[in-house]
Amino acid sequence: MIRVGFMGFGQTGREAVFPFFGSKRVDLCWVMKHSDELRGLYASSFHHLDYDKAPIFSECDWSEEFLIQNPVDVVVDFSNSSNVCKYDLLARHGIRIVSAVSKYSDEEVALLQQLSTQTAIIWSPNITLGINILLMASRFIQAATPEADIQILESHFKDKKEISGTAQRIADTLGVDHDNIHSIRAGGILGEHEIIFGYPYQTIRLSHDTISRRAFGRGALSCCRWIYKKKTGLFNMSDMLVEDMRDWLNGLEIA
Ligand SMILES: NC(=O)C1=CN([C@@H]2O[C@H](COP(=O)(O)OP(=O)(O)OC[C@H]3O[C@@H](n4cnc5c(N)ncnc54)[C@H](O)[C@@H]3O)[C@@H](O)[C@H]2O)C=CC1
Ligand SMILES: O=C(O)C1=N[C@H](C(=O)O)C[C@H](O)C1
Repeated sequence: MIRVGFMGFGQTGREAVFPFFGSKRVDLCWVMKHSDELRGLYASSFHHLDYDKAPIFSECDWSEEFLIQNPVDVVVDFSNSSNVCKYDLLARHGIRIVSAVSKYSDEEVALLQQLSTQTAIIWSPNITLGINILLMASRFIQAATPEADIQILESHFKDKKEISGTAQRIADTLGVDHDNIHSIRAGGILGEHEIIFGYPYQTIRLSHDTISRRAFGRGALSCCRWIYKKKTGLFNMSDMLVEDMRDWLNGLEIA
């Protein structure tokens, strides 16, 4: 079993833990929350499961001693970028890191790079499998039709302040100016992204909708299984998908 610790138990973390409870290969050992309001409860109790699993700790419990008493192989992070200050301790213990934090500053990315010489880190501003497959498909369309006008549309819940990290990653991957990102903030939209490829007489649209925050947990679970096998390095989900696809292609029987 791969032992996993989980940081960040806000609106996303609470839902993202759910797929971990059904896993046969991954054991969710604990959840770390910023405040101590839920300390002593179990993450499983938020999903009406009939067992107690993944005790909730608070940041005041965090220390090297805590990691020794509650050992894990991988830590998943759904908190915020400031939490990167904890990664040094994780790296020193060889604990792999799955970061779902949407946006890091340049300095924080440099820190991730530096720590990735000691442990393996996978960082994805959108950890759904769907959006990462969409990203690969968009590269194919761009390579086939480099003349396309590309616009990126992202819609999220009213309170999301920053521009979608996913949209920025799409723009950077396709070499598109960030001015071509258009943001909508309305009600409780969980996360919708669309890439529009415009041509003189036609349009291609690639879109992805998150219909449950559990989709983020499903992707994070796949990342845990993959990053556990790596020793060092900073990866993204394309690295994971390309490697998986290569294995799949190698396994195909050629008639
Ligand atoms: N990569 C992805 O696919 C996704 C990424 N996100 C990102 O995940 C993060 C969390 O999003 P939400 O849950 O919507 O926000 P939120 O504000 O509801 O939750 C964040 C939680 O992290 C906690 N937190 C803050 N600092 C912490 C620390 N040092 N240690 C432990 N917990 C800490 C906060 O108290 C809060 O409960 C954001 O960066 C968001 O952009 C959200 C959805 C998907
Ligand atoms: O804050 C969120 O919720 C989300 N953030 C990510 C982003 O900024 O791209 C990913 C997802 O769409 C949800």
